[in-house]
Amino acid sequence: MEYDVIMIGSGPGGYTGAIRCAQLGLKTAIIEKYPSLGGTCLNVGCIPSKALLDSSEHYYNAAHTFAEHGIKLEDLKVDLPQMIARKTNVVDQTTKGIVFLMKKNKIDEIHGVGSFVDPHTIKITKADGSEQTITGKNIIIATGSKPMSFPSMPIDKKRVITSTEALTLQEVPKHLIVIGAGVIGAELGSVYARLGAKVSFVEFADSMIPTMDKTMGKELQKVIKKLGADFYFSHKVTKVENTGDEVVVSVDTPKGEQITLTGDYCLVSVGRRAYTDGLNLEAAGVKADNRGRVEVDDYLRTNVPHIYALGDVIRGAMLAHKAEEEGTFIAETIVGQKPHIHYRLIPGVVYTWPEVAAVGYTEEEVKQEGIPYKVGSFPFKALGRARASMDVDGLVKVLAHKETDEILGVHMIGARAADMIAEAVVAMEFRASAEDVSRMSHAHPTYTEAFKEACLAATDNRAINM
Ligand SMILES: Cc1cc2nc3c(=O)[nH]c(=O)nc-3n(C[C@H](O)[C@H](O)[C@H](O)COP(=O)(O)OP(=O)(O)OC[C@H]3O[C@@H](n4cnc5c(N)ncnc54)[C@H](O)[C@@H]3O)c2cc1C
Repeated sequence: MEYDVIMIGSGPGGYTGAIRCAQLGLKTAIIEKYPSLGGTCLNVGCIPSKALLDSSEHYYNAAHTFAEHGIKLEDLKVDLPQMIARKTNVVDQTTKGIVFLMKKNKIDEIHGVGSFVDPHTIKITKADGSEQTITGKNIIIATGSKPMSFPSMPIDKKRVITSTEALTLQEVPKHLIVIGAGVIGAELGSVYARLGAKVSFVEFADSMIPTMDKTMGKELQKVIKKLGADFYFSHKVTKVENTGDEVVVSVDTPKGEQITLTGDYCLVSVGRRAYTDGLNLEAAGVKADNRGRVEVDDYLRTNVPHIYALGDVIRGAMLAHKAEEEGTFIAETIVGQKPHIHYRLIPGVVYTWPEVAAVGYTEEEVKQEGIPYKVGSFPFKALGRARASMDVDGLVKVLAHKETDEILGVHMIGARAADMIAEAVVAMEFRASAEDVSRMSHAHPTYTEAFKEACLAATDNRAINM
C-alpha cells in the first residue's frame, strides 16, 4: 500500500484527523474535491458566518447603542459588498493556514473527487478530467454534509437560497423569510435583521432552536424579537415560489388555515444531510443507514474494519469540534492507543448576540429520563459587568442532580456564552458538583460570575445579587 491512511474530505474532521495521523508517524494523503481545503466549516459554514455575525453586530451597536455610550456617528451606512469581501478574506487566510499545516506535516494533498474502486483503492477524478488511483491500509470517510431541502421548497440559489448563498448576498433583503429557526436559521436570520432586513421565521416546531433546552429558545426569541423579527411557530410551509422579484411562501397555520408570506429572499435552513454522493461506497461494501449516514461502531469503524468515518457523515451532532475530536480519535485508534470522546459533553453554541451555549442534559431530557434534578439560574441583568457593558439580556441555568449535586447540564444565553461554556465542560468532565464550582473564585466583575451564581443557586439557593 502507498499510504497508511487516506482521508477523503478536508473539513475540520478530515484535516485534524490527517494531522494527528501524520504526527503519529502514519504516511497520509488527504483528498478534497474543492480547490480549497477546510470543508463546509471554513468555506461556507462556521468561519464565514461568524465573520458576518460580527460585522452585523458592529453595525447594530453603532446604530443603536453607541449614542448611549456617548459616541456620536453621522451618516452610518451598511456596505454589504465590503462586509462580504472582508468575510472572504478571513476565509482565504484561514484555508491557506490549512494548506500550510498539510505541508508542515508532510501530508499529500490531492484535489479531485475521491471514489472507492475496492476496499483499499481510491480513484481521484480531477477537475481537468484526469484520474489518479492510490491505495491505503486505512481509509477515513470525512465527506461531511450538504443542505437539505424539500420538493415544496426548490432552491434556485437566487431568491430561494441556502446558507451558502446567504453568505454572499450583495444586498440586504427587504424581507427575508427564514424557513427553519434552528441554529443556522437563527444565526443568518439575525445577521440580516441587524443589518435592517425585516425577518420572518417559519418553524415547524413550537420554538426557536428546538433541539436545545426550551428556556434558551424562549429567551432567544425575546432578543431576536427586539430586532423586529416575527415568528410563525408550529407552521408548515407547503410551497415556495420565486415569482421574479419576489418569493411567495405558502404556509399552513396550526389551525389549518392557509396564509402566504411575501419576501424578496427565502432562506431554507431545514437541516443538513450526510453527503456520500460519488463515493461509490458499494465498491468497498460500506453500509449507510436509511438517512444516508455511514454506519459506524463505537470505534468509528464502518462494517469494513479498516474503513472509518467521522463528522457530519455519521450519527450525532453536526458540529465542527465533534468532527475534530473524531479525527483525532480515529488516528489514535489506528496506532493502537485508547482515545476518549465524551459525546454528552460536546458543547453546542448559537452565535447570535447574545450567544446561546449549552452542554449536557437539557431539562426536558432529565425529566424524560426520570433523573432527580434541581435548577439554579442567574440573570445577566444582575451582573455588574453586564450592566457596565449594556449586555443585560440572558441568563445561566444549571441543572444538578438532586441528591449528589453533580452538574448535569449547563445552558447559557448571554454575552460571551460561547466562551464561558468551556468552564462548564471542564467542570462536568471532572464530574464537579454545583457546590464545587460555587466555591471557586471567579474574577469580579466578569460574565463568568453568572455561572458561579447559578451554581450557588442550584446548591442551596444562595445566589448573591450583584
Ligand atoms: C452556515 C453554517 C454555519 C456553521 N457554524 C458552525 C459553528 O459555528 N460551529 C460548529 O461547530 N459547526 C458549525 N457548522 C457545522 C460545521 O460546518 C460542520 O459540522 C463541519 O464542517 C463538519 O465537518 P466535517 O469534517 O465532517 O465535514 P465538512 O466540513 O463538510 O467537510 C467535508 C469535505 O469533504 C469534501 N468531499 C465530499 N465528498 C468528497 C469526495 N468524494 N472526494 C473528495 N472530497 C469530498 C467536501 O468538499 C468537504 O470539503 C456550520 C455549518 C453551516 C452550514
